[in-house]
Amino acid sequence: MKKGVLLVNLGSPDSTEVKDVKRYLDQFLMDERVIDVPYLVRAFIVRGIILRTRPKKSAEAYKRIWWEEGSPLIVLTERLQKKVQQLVDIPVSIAMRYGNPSLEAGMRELASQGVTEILLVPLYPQFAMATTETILVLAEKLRSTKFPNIRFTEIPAFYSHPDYVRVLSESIKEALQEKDWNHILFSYHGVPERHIKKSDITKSHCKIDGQCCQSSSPAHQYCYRHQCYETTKQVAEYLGLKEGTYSTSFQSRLGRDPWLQPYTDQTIENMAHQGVNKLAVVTPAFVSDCLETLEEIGMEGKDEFLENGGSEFHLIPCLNDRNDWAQVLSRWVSEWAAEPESVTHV
Ligand SMILES: C=CC1=C(C)c2cc3[nH]c(cc4nc(cc5[nH]c(cc1n2)c(C)c5CCC(=O)O)C(CCC(=O)O)=C4C)c(C)c3C=C
Ligand SMILES: [Fe+2]
Ligand SMILES: [Fe+2]
Repeated sequence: MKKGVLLVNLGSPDSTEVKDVKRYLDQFLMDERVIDVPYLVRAFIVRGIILRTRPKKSAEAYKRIWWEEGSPLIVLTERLQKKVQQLVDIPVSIAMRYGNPSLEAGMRELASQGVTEILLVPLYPQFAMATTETILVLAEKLRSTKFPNIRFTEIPAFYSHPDYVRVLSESIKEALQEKDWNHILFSYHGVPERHIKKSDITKSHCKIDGQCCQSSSPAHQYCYRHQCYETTKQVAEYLGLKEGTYSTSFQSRLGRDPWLQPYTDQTIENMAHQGVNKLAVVTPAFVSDCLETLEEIGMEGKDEFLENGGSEFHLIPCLNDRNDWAQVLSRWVSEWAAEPESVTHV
């Protein structure tokens, strides 16, 4: 049995052309774990409403952050793969849940090297139905239909893993070393509140009332909200941040349903009005910089803050291909590779 690793990220359009952005958004938003309504309703919302105007707007946003080598998210995932590959002695490939390289292509690349046991690493620190779960479901579908000889082990959400908390905290410390700041905002990608309730395995824990996530519950294994607050709490402890100098918010909402609150855009504006004049923002739901960090926070969020009276705005980079992050991933991989027999979780 030969082992290999698949690092899986969200994905980006193939280019900033409107037609490529449209194809990518169609695949992304037609996922039943992203817009979780019945197929015909979803097709009406996505193809009848969102895709009529959004691709053009999103393509403009992508143009503002695109690199010569391509999408930052993909380039950064490739760089991370190369570093991890140098540190472990089993094959490491990457795949994207949407767009290219596809999950199928990533599995095929490993299978072509004789790999029969794959460590799936969804590159999301916090579990969500719209991210981790959709990767695991598609991977299993591909396995059962196209790669029946392959077995999977999945890396669980690492939102509170001490190695992850350490590298994230050190990255924040480094980014703010020479900077003047008086508040750190931990801005996580949002999800509709409904998603949190759907992922509640106890069916009764989650109240979205701000309190349920503080108490202990088996529901938290799959509670995105709890896991986000826990990441903030542990990083704040590691860095010794004083109460009141940091907070948590949720960005990138889409549509009219209630999403997790407080919303980042409103929080940034309120902070500027309330006299936080030097704001640092960290985005721990993303391990690679992407549209949502570079454009939504680094450009739009910054403009909003400065226009409303703020004086300094610092976007803290994601972990990207930091050496300490590549080392942590390669340690997790090596520990798994050394196990005599792996357990199939998927
Ligand atoms: C219903 C819509 C969406 C849910 C739910 C959602 C959850 C979610 N997304 C990420 C990570 C990323 N999302 C990115 C872009 C993006 N997200 C949505 C919608 C939902 N996301 C859209 C429509 C887009 C596309 C861009 C746009 O048109 O605004 C990205 C960036 C990709 C890139 O190419 O750079 C990431 C990363 C998480 C972590 C998450 C739930 C926890
Ligand atoms: Fe998203
Ligand atoms: Fe909760």
